[in-house]
Amino acid sequence: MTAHLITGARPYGEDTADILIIDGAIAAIGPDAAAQAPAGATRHDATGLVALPGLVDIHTHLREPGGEDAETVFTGTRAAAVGGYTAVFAMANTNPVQDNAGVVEQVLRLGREAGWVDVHPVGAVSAGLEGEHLSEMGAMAASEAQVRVFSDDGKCVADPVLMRRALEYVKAFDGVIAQHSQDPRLTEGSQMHEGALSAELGLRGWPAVAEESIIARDALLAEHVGSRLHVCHLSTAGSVDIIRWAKARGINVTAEVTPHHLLLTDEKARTYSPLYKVNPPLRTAEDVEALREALADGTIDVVGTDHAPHPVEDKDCEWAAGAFGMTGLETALPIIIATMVEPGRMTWRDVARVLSTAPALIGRAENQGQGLAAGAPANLCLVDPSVRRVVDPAAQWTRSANSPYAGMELPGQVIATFLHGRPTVLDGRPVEAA
Ligand SMILES: NC(=O)N[C@@H](CC(=O)O)C(=O)O
Ligand SMILES: [Zn+2]
Ligand SMILES: [Zn+2]
Repeated sequence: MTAHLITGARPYGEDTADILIIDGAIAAIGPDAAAQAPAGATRHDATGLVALPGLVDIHTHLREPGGEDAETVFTGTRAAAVGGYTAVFAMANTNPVQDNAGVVEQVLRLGREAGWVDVHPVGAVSAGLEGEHLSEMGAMAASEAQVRVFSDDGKCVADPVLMRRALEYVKAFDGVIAQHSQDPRLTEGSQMHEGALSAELGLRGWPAVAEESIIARDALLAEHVGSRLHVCHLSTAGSVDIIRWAKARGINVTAEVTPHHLLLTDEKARTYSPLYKVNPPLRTAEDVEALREALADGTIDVVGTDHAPHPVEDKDCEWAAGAFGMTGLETALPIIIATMVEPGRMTWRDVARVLSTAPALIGRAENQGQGLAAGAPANLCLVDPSVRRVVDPAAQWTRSANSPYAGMELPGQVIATFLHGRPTVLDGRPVEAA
């Protein structure tokens, strides 16, 4: 038997309680938990720390196989654990693509060997992400990886017939299509948000309508076939309006926002540094405000990091030549604290909902996102909300350095993470397996 007793923590930021973990499950939580602890229990003093259920990222790029210069399953999931995560959904745009049972089982196995978080491989919608024919969805769903989330992320499933077929197909196994909503014709050569600033900077624009038109189309397709749609990385006020309309109409749609779209604006493009180049692009202050409001009122269901590591040479160049994407696993919770908790727009319970419960439910990760209660799997993290730290990409655990927050002071530090009862992070540092 393995037992851990966490003392003096504040579950969901509320009243102080002790948490007793025995063999991978929460055995007791509350004022009486300590009294039930077996003699050999390892003790952790969590006075002043907020306890949250283990975070679940519905949108991570781990890059392996094929992109190991940027990240591996090991380094990416270690960064996730340091960020407070106990599960990640690993996007399919690897090389080879995660479009068949063999590749998703390989990623699953690498995740288990690494042991930092539960890895749920996402399956591609189309073979080779080419947007022409459906991937081996059924085989991936039936494989050991039990794939439930399918996405061509990085690319949009632009063909409405293919999108319709995909939505129909996943109904058989309760799957969901996670769409990267970007009309390819409206965004050919696009570099940044289309607006006054793109004209001033001479960078080709990525118009809001290229995102909004696809979201509207897909919501109607999901309604038509009675299937489940998840919209990745919402970035505009107009997208929020469409999601609000679709939900009011009873369409089975969920929406995601990234930490960077909640914090940064297109003004960062003035630097011409590709560190701020991302897909979809950083938008205006009005869009940021609409996204924060929608996350607070539940129109947006989840925060997904869209952690997108890139090797140095793909970012150390001029804007137009730079890759789209930014790292995010180790800064997601601090940004949610800064943008939503500290201004009083969300409680810690809301944080647990958007970063743990809701993403686990969307991805059908059955032993995650169950919250802090006796009997639940012991997936949790302990956060010190009083710490403020300056982001140093060189000190992060991801293999890549393309963080847009370098030098920025952010609140909150994850002190410890427990995965199925085993500490993966203690004193803010990953616990290497013996
Ligand atoms: N977000 C990005 O800018 N890049 C992602 C792809 C994606 O999420 O669309 C990547 O894989 O690098
Ligand atoms: Zn995307
Ligand atoms: Zn992505």
